[in-house]
Amino acid sequence: MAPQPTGRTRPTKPKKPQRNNKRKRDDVDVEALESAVAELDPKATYTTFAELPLSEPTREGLKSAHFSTLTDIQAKAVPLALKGRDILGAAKTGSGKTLAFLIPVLENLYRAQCIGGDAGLGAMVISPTRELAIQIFEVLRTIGRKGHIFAAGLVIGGKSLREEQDALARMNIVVCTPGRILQHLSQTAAFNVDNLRMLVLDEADRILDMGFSRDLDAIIEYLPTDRQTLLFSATQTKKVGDLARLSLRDPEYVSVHEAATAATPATLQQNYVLTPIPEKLDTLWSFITSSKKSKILVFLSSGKQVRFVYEAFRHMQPGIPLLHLHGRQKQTARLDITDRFRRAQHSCLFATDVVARGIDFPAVDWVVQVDCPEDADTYIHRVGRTARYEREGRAVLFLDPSEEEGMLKRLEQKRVPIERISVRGKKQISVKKQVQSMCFQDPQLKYLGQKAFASYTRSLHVQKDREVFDLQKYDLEGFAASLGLPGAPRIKFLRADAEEVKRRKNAPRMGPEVDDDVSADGDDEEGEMGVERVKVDEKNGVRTKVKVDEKNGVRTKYDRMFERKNQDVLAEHYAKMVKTDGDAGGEDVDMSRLDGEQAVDDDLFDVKRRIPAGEGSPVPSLSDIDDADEASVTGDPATGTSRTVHLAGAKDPLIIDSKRREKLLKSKKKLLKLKDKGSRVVFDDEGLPHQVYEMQDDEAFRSKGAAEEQRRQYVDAEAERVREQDGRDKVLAKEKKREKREKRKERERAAEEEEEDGVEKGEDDGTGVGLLGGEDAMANFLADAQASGSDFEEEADVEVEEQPPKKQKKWFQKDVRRDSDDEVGAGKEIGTFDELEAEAARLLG
Ligand SMILES: Nc1ncnc2c1ncn2[C@@H]1O[C@H](COP(=O)(O)OP(=O)(O)OP(=O)(O)O)[C@@H](O)[C@H]1O
Repeated sequence: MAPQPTGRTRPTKPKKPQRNNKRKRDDVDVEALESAVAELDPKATYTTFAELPLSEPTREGLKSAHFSTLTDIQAKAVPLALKGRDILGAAKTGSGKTLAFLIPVLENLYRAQCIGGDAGLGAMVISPTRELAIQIFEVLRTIGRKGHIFAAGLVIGGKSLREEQDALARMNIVVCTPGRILQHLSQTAAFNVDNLRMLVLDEADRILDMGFSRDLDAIIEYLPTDRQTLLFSATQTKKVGDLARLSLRDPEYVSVHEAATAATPATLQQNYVLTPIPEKLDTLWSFITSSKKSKILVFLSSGKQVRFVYEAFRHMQPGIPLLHLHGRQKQTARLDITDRFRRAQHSCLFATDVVARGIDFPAVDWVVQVDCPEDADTYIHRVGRTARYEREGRAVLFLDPSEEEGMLKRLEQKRVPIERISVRGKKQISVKKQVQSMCFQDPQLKYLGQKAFASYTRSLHVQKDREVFDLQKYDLEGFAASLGLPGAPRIKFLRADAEEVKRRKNAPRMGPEVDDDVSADGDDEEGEMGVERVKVDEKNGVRTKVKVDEKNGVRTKYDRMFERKNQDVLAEHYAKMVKTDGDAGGEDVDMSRLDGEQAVDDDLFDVKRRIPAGEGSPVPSLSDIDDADEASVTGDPATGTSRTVHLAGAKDPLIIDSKRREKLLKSKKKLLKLKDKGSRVVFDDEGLPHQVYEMQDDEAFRSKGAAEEQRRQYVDAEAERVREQDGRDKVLAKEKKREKREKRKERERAAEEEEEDGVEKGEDDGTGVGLLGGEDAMANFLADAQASGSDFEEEADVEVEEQPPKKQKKWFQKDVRRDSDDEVGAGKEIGTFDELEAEAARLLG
């Protein structure tokens, strides 16, 4: 087939004959290739790329990237895909699935001469994450750089929509994420997918699952049904529903691990350590500090966990470069970090599942899963970041005792071989005290700790697999302490199970009866602990809400208010720390900065704090108060107790125990609210003041009606006034809430725009959209490819470089529990593969 005219003219004449020559050569190529592919036997065994009918540019590209031998999945899938078959490809992590679909993409489009702007989009490759899309695009550039002239692009967001729109109209191959491509399909008029020949889903099971299903279904609506579809994943399934959704035509299921004994690479050694969640950080720290000469990838369940652990460990300087990566970072930062980790020889990257799938970091020694993965598939993908393409690797999973049984069952079902080990006693270092002290001194860190606690707890709460994750069984209080927190932040869903909530709701209807049934911790604060009941005063029939507590009996709201003891801070151990610090250094600890931090934006928190005074504490001195002449202060700032300010004109003393109150005290306007409104007085003949009623004579009083009636009228009028004011307050509160919400949204919008701007201004590394081919674009592509080529080769060298096996640190020992019955192996520590092999050989006799 003749190449499609591109509609663009070259600026210089001499190049024209060359292009014509090339086209003629391509015509010949294409015909020969077509017949070779027609004759190809997809069931035959192929071992090298040379045996396959591939175009010259692809051959050259593969050669320049040092790919010569086919991996199993490539040997099985490429011939079928070249022949136009739909494929469901399943192969272990790191087994070369990317080339298994990219080679057919290049080849099938080449043979169809789907080149240039007029040909339209020929292939769409969808990846679940931006990082993976970028990686796929890089591989495409690598093998396509030697003579292919397709226009290929990356559409993953992070660039302005307009810029992507212009490029999309000319693309032949697009690598994209589902959300962004859908946006273009619905908004970019010039984006024509009518000629689409191939659709590829990498990590197909992920793209087909709940999170992406709606986007995917919408995308499919736009695409022609007459196309070839390739689905690949290490955890591929054959769900009939999915096949129907994608209109696969008689798909070939290509699995290279269905018959294998394990679903994970044979070169991967997998272990788990039982570590209750309060010990996790200790175990992780011990592990990292004893593996400083390694490349370690640590998985945590949320970005907040990642940030906290990174910040805490960074301060403690473990002696190995630390990096962190999560989805909330800016795209440029994410790219920079993945790139740094890629290049690092020794480094530890704390990450969320954003890099759990598909990412090909070279030479990772260890994958450590600090937080249990949500399912066995996630486990398989996470550990797959090591032991890639015939390399060795090790993976350690931290399991809370409550997770052990359930998770092991899940892993067994998926054929994941895993053995228990335990940390060697003398290697286990506790960092609890350091973390606590750091959190104490650094409010930012403490804040991160709170967020980490909440997000981790939430992640447990939302887990579907209750056999593995049972929230009730975790030591959350201990976990909070390990994060340096004074106590577990109160989290709404932890407060009570559904039953309790229901009971609480019904409680007022139960009348005056006092129920003993209260939750264990009657600590404080309405709502969360103890049960609210309505108490009816027998004399006047007034109903008051009271809280019932086992220890303290019936308490009113006001009782509770005055009983509160530093609920912000102080679990006992924290109080001790305050004391110790003070004693040692002779200085009070500055807690005042904590106040702002404590205004946790996460609605999960129910943390209301009181700040002990100290240097810079919120307890004001008289000089701090504008109205000093109208106020007197009692209480001792040095001891850190809250102080009381007696305002002239105010009925009740004002207890200063928070920054908010301190602020209030500095504002004259607000203070006015606290003062009594004043009352009208009348003066007698001698000029002495009296209340109005004192000056009324008996007769005048009686003329207004019976005393009781007057009292009732007065009470009614006041009640009405209060009701009206209450209504106004509610409206005001609603209004303020709305304003706050809008401001927050505004901020988020601004942040997003800023991010986009950053990329538009060229802060991006240039991978946002990259045109590879077409007429003029071809020159760009070649230049780009050459520029990136050197980098790639460096990386490729790293991949293939023969490295002397690193001596693995003996951070752990074989699990004593399992070995205790085994006389031969008892007590012997196995730290390296060599030792493991030697031990196995010895056992076998
Ligand atoms: N034929 C080959 N010869 C040599 N190396 C290869 C070959 N094919 C792939 N590789 C290398 O193997 C590594 C893993 O490949 P790839 O990322 O495609 O694996 P994958 O199966 O997609 O893994 P995952 O399931 O984790 O996504 C890469 O570094 C790649 O360069």
